[in-house]
Amino acid sequence: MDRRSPYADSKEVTLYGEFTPSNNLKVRCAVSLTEREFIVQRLTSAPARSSKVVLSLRDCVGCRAYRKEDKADPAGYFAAYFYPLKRRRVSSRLSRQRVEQCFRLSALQDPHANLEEAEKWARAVRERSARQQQHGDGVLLSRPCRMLLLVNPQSGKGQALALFNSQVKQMLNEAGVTHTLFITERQNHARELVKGADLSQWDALVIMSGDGLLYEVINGLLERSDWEEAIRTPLGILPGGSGNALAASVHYYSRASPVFGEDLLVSCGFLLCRGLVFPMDLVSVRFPSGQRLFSFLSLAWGFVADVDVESEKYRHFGAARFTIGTLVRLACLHVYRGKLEYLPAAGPPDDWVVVQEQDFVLMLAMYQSHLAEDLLAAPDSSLSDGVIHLFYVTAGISRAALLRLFRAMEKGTHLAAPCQHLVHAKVRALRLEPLSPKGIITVDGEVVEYGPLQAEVHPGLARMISG
Ligand SMILES: Nc1ncnc2c1ncn2[C@@H]1O[C@H](COP(=O)(O)OP(=O)(O)OP(=O)(O)O)[C@@H](O)[C@H]1O
Repeated sequence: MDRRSPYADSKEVTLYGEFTPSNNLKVRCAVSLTEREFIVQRLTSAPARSSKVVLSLRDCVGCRAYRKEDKADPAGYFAAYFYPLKRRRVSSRLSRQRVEQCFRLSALQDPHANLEEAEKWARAVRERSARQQQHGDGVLLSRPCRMLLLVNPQSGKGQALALFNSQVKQMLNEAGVTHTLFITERQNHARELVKGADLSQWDALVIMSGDGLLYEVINGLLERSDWEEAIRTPLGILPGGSGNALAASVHYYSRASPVFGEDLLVSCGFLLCRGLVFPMDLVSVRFPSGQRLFSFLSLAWGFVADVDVESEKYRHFGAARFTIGTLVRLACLHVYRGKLEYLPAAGPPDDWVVVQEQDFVLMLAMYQSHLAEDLLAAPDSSLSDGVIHLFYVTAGISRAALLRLFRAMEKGTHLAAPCQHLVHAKVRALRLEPLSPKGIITVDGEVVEYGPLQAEVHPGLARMISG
């Protein structure tokens, strides 16, 4: 490299050029690339700090080189796409917002040489950005990358497809991800598809819906004869439902501050484009009938399961459906008799703890952090820690105390507040025997057969694109 950036620390700069921004041909910019940053400095006589833009390559989803269709233009162009965390004017929350940097390279007479130079820049940005994304035991999806995107158009408020088109599609193109869109038409449509599909066509299966569609996909994969291989297909999640618990968990693991709604969608889209794949725990749930199913999120009996199912009718309120459902259920609080046993995560293999038969308000087993977008039920959970966070609340808790518990869960502080009726244990397996004749049990928010069951964690059985 013969020219050096006069603005960035020249020791760190690995590529330097002076180009015209494609949206303002009257200006020249010094563009410097370090291992971690993309730095743009307007070349003016004004003090150097005034017009400097520094973007982290960790926030970059892609970079491409191209020529304009107008063959009379000999220039090559490169465009880099960033989604840094920024504060919105109307909100103090940090959320990812799109920044595009596009430059025109026309130093040479030969259009091919200009394009080659632009390609050199695009490659350099992509390679450094990939190195910056890597962390922990995550494995980056190879590029170019092909994804199957399963969208449930009925999920949430019925806007999943419109949200995909407005918020995610462009980002995928910028990241060099090609996708096949599959719009589900009915229950079990996605399950049947993944059960019979040639999975080698895709590098990842992505679900844009609530958690129910992912539950179908995971169980479909595990019903295949080649399930051991099939369940290793990287999965991705984009929030399109009203609960979006796994999407909120994946965002939480990226250590970003909480976001909701479309900001959560953009964050999950960004993580999807980044394409870092991690192992994810699954839990098998067995019933006396012989039925076995797999769960990635939660197992609930009592209050939480009742709210989940009964709040279906408030679906048009979006995420607020759970708040409304909680208040309605609190007004007529039920208790359920049952027996519970569990195997502590840290104990010897057969040392089951037996909880005395009694009346419960709820039993909730969580294996990811969030129960809904705004309910941080297991703050120290991670994608594959091999731990089931078992919570139960015994009868006798007042309505006010139960409400306080769920309010504290919004911030994940419910375990810090003393409550004699709440028990939390980290376990590997559990047995539940409901003794009340009627009740609801849900797995990942879906209703399953009511009766005794046994659940057991399978550490890192699936793989998930995560933060
Ligand atoms: N086109 C469709 N019409 C009706 N139901 C569908 C369709 N596609 C999928 N389903 C089913 O809808 C159910 C609910 O899906 P999902 O949980 O993903 O969305 P949601 O209920 O809106 O989200 P949340 O659980 O966050 O409220 C799943 O069992 C799924 O099989």
